[in-house]
Amino acid sequence: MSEWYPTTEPISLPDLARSAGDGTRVTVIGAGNWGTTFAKIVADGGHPVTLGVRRQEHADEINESHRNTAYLPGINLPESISATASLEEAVTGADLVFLSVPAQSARENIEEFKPFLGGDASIISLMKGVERTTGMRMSEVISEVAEIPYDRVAVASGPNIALEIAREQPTAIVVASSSQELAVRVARLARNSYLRTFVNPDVIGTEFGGVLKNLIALAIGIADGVGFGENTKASIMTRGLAEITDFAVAMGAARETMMGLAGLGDLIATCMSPLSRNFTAGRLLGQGYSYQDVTGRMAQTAEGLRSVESILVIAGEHRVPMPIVTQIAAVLEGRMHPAELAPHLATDNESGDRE
Ligand SMILES: NC(=O)c1ccc[n+]([C@@H]2O[C@H](COP(=O)([O-])OP(=O)(O)OC[C@H]3O[C@@H](n4cnc5c(N)ncnc54)[C@H](O)[C@@H]3O)[C@@H](O)[C@H]2O)c1
Ligand SMILES: O=P(O)(O)OC[C@H](O)CO
Repeated sequence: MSEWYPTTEPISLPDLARSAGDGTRVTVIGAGNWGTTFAKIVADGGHPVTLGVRRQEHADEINESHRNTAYLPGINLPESISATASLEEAVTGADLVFLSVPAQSARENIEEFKPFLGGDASIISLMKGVERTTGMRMSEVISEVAEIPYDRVAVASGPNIALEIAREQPTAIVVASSSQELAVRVARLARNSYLRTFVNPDVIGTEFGGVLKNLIALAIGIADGVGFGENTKASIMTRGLAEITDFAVAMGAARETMMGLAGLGDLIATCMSPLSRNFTAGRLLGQGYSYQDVTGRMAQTAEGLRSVESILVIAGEHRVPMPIVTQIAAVLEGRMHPAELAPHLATDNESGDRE
């Protein structure tokens, strides 16, 4: 690492050939799609991982069969992942605690494990939502609830469809923190033969990139469910990128971050993958299911559904126009027919048709 605070793409870490084999104790809380996959990433990089799960039978399956069939069917997990249903056991003595639960339950989860958190431990958010009641980013929730300084918090984001990574298909991820030391430390752990890790000091952009692309993926899913083709989807993605970039920049993000892996990269992956839960939720809406039907049918977390309202409130406070997200809200609330969404997207600019 020769540089920090890049002005364009996040810096890659080609020089991180050496292992972080320094005895760092790693815990991942949340054994859903992403938490389990992330534990596999770290374990495949050569570091034992403790995985905090909610149910004992789930821990038993991971420890005995090295499988998590509910979330990662067909995937064999490394034996160096050990699961526990005890938060005390998972968090006591951990140096790095990765948190991968639904954003709306982050606060209660942190409150539960806070008593066991060591004085020097850092927490890394793997989540891509904002807290609905406060509009706070997950890094802010972590710092506030765990009562740790912001430089002991990091976030990781990027084009990271869990099942693809669990199948060891190559991809990249961005780690951001206000502490360069922490970002690099995390990057050294979260890397292996199929995951290339980049670092970026722009926590706001890295975090909002992950939150906001979910909303555009909902819109793409709606368009797909309605039966619109690739021109429509390309228009939504392109205008969507402009819209979420304006929002993120107004919130203090670097524009370059939104053009990198945590912005454009994740937008493409989520909008194009049938494995995306946000895309899937949008498609169900486009097919005519109501918000209640969709949330009832989704067995896994589609963060975008719970972020729309908060993002629009924040956008209103900062006077950032968000025509696509506004229309998604209208569809979610049953005020707009899904088929009406795309034509509105093409003519959303109040100052005329200028792009
Ligand atoms: N799945 C992906 O491809 C992916 C990739 C990158 C980031 N993420 C983000 O990671 C976070 C977790 O997503 P996921 O895909 O692992 O979700 P998931 O629905 O697959 O799993 C959620 C996990 O959280 C646990 N959990 C703990 N407390 C909970 C509570 N109070 N209510 C409900 N579940 C609770 C569940 O038991 C489950 O193990 C989300 O913010 C998501 O946006 C997901
Ligand atoms: O399945 P989704 O829609 O939550 O997306 C998963 C990841 O965020 C893609 O990077």
